[in-house]
Amino acid sequence: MSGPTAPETGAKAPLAPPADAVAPVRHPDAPAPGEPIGSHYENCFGCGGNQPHGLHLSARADEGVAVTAEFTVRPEHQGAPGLAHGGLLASALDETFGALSWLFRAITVTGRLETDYLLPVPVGTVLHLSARCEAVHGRKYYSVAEGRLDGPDGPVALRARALFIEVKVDHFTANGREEEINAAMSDPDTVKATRAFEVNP
Ligand SMILES: CCCCC/C=C\C/C=C\C/C=C\C/C=C\CCCC(=O)SCCNC(=O)CCNC(=O)[C@H](O)C(C)(C)COP(=O)(O)OP(=O)(O)OC[C@H]1O[C@@H](n2cnc3c(N)ncnc32)[C@H](O)[C@@H]1OP(=O)(O)O
Repeated sequence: MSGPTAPETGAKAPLAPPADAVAPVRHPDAPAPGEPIGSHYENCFGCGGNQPHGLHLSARADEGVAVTAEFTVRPEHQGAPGLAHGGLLASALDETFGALSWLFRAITVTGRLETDYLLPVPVGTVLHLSARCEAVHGRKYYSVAEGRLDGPDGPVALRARALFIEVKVDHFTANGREEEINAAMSDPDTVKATRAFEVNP
């Protein structure tokens, strides 16, 4: 039996965009700055309204290729007594990065996510998140994010970098469990969200 294999680190780490990466382009149909970005899927742990223990994270478009988001840390999100679980905070960052998809209008999934935890995040905190796409290289989208306590200008508790990879809708239909796929495809909101991405020029 073999143990885990570590990802590359240091100078070889693929979270820095390659030299020939280009600046991301805000899609003409992207939500206006300040406009809410609705949930892409009602059962999503990050943003869905149908997940009692989910994050219920709500995101808004920002200027450029950027978003802001908030979520309230609840008792069911604890790792240590009274403090948010680290993996759950990574989920909140992941979801915030995912919301950038609506700005460049490509369906993207997390390829790699790196998080620095600078401050503990107590239960009851409203975490203020922001993410910005910095560069694109083919199907690869390179972005940065942070999470602040107490307000959009509060102390920085989290910093993150991510590489998201563009996929087609088939990524979900080919890999997801049939039960949920069929339910999602019969939900008009999901179909509408999916179509918005499929007409991406
Ligand atoms: C039917 C219902 C539909 C429902 C959907 C509805 C609407 C959709 C709408 C909106 C979506 C919006 C938001 C989603 C929001 C939030 C959710 C948060 C996001 C997530 O929570 S999402 C779940 C976690 N996520 C995964 O579940 C991914 C698992 N994974 C894979 O599925 C594959 O792994 C994949 C597809 C990533 C790549 O596979 P692939 O075969 O397509 O492509 P390939 O491997 O060739 O990679 C292409 C280039 O990326 C480089 N690359 C790849 N991976 C890398 C890594 N880790 N590090 C460094 N570089 C990497 C390669 O090196 C190559 O680079 P180069 O082009 O330079 O050679």
